[in-house]
Amino acid sequence: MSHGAGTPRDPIPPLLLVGCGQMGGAMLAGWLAEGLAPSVILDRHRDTVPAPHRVVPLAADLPADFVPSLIVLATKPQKAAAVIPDLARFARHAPVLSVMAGKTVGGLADAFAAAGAPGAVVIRAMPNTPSAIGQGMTVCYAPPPATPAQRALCERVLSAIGDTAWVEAEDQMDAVTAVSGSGPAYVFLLAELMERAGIAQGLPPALARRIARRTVSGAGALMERTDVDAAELRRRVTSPGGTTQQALSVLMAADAWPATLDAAIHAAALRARELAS
Ligand SMILES: NC(=O)C1=CN([C@@H]2O[C@H](COP(=O)(O)OP(=O)(O)OC[C@H]3O[C@@H](n4cnc5c(N)ncnc54)[C@H](OP(=O)(O)O)[C@@H]3O)[C@@H](O)[C@H]2O)C=CC1
Ligand SMILES: O=C(O)[C@@H]1CCC=N1
Repeated sequence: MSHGAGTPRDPIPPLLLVGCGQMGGAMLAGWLAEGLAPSVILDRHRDTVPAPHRVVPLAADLPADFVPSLIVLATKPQKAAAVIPDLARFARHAPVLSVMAGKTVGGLADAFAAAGAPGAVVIRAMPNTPSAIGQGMTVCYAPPPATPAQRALCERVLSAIGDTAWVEAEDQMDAVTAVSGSGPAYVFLLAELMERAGIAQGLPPALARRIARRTVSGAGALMERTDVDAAELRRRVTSPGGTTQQALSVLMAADAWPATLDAAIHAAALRARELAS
């Protein structure tokens, strides 16, 4: 949805993307597919980007004449402090959209202030890697002094690569990180384990791999196209007295998936909190 920051057909405004690894690279792929205005990417490992975009390996090489609409900060949380001083001159004119796990708006604003950009506007977002194909899920948090126009700008940029949602309480970002930021890894693990179990049951490895992947992606696509609850979709597969019921009696035991997923997501959320400092 547009909030005055452009329509879906306008180019995505020029970005300074800082860090173009797994997540920054996924977002960049999504933005390139959707029409990105000439942008600059800072990453020491990325060799090329398609023209008219530019990539620089060192912050010292950032072009002095570049005026981004938005600075997307996508380094590891532990690497942010090192690069923020080089971004301060841009942050005096453009809001910073941090996708880093854990790092708080206040902490980042303080770091920019210490680097010479007092009043820098920091907005947080937690995307995930399906952003690369326009299927991302990004949750955002933008407290004052972020303006409605700056929120709309982030919405424009992030909705180009998937679904978006907003939270009003910053501590919810850690839970979001644990569910949807890390979540694709849980789903890929499921595919891995289904493949492995299929092989253990005697399937040829190539077939086990194919049916595991296709089952995960097909189930995801089916869920995407319906409002039916996941629990009901599960029940529709589960014939009374059949095979699925046998499997689910193992998986849904209180000490199996329900407890394991709770513990895993709790551990991830705790780690997000630790990464704040
Ligand atoms: N991976 C994911 O699925 C998700 C990640 N995130 C968040 O995204 C952020 C990035 O994660 P991810 O993409 O996995 O990390 P990566 O390490 O893959 O990417 C970060 C990239 O930035 C480069 N970089 C860092 N500092 C500089 C610098 N000063 N100059 C030039 N290049 C630099 C890194 O190089 P080098 O390694 O040499 O420092 C690396 O290539 C993290 O904060 C994470 O919390 C959020 C949601 C999902
Ligand atoms: O593992 C991490 O810390 C990052 C944040 C969410 C997904 N990857």
